[in-house]
Amino acid sequence: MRILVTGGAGFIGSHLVDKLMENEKNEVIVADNYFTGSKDNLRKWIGHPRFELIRHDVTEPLLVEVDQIYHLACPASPIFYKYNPVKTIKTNVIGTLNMLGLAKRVGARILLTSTSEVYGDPLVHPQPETYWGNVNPIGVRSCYDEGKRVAETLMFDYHRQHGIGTCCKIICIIIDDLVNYVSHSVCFIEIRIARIFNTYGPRMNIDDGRVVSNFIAQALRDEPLTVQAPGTQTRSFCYVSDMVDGLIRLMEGENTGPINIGNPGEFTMIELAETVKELINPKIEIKMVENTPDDPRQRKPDITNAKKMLGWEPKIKLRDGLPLMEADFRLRLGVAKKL
Ligand SMILES: O=c1ccn([C@@H]2O[C@H](COP(=O)(O)OP(=O)(O)O[C@H]3OC[C@@H](O)[C@H](O)[C@H]3O)[C@@H](O)[C@H]2O)c(=O)[nH]1
Repeated sequence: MRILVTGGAGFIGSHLVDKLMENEKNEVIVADNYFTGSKDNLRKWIGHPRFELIRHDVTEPLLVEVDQIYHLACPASPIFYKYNPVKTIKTNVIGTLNMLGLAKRVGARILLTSTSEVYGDPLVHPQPETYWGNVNPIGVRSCYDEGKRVAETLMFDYHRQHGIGTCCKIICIIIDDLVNYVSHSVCFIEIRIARIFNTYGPRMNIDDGRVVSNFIAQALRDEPLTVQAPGTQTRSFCYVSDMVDGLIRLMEGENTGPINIGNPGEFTMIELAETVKELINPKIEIKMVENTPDDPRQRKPDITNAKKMLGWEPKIKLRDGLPLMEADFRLRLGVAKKL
């Protein structure tokens, strides 16, 4: 199987590559523009005969012969995706169009990593995939959440337009046989959509800006933990190995999705700060700071479909995942564990 992973130098992408490379039948191509990803995350694969790394921005077309595309490319941390919002929306819209064009041309199955942000500031809790969301279309987060919503729309429009079931398939096969003009692959686009919730784990950028990495880095640097007001907003945190397992199950299974992949354990930001303080540095202070606009007040995945359709359930609890990330951050920051 030849597999393209866009955004494969990012922290989720590189863990996904590790898992895919475990299968000796897989050849993996990573395309990344290194805006938030890093070659370092993939250093153990560079030079491997079944691995290839390309510096490529998905807003430009790419032509490679592959069987599957994991389309992850897009900055995911609010500080990074808000840094250049026009580029973020281009990545989501033009980048997804380019990858769908590639999938169509070569007959590859394509998986989009969408986001829990499509639910916006949800009025339904927990969020099932059937919930259409409550999103501000003109806010500072819109480049990401509306961008991903358009990306989902594009996935389904390509799927419907180029793979509308048996009738279309039969016509395509007939045309194929009789005229030998329309290639078989042109007719079918197999899509998969994962809505991923806040994910954490080793290799996350130390200055990524997302809350788990911020708190761990602050705790290790003896700096106050910055809880953004009011601190009662909730999130559900998924450990990266669970996320990768869910993505691969979705790609290999029969369901298009969208399917929520996230850990349903729900925490307020104050609870998260208290847990980090207790586990990593009991001496530090917890400081309330100003928040940014449109911050969702609650978020928790309904994972009924992930359980039923993918047989997937997260295994790593937050209290077990945080120390694994702490160990990785200690190594990278050069902070020794106090005895
Ligand atoms: O230092 C900080 C950083 C963040 N926060 C708070 O922590 C919460 C989570 O914020 P994060 O920056 O980790 O990211 P969010 O959960 O808002 O968004 C994420 O969710 C889903 C993914 O698809 C994306 O990776 C990302 O957009 C927010 O309420 C934020 O206000 C803090 O309290 N302190």
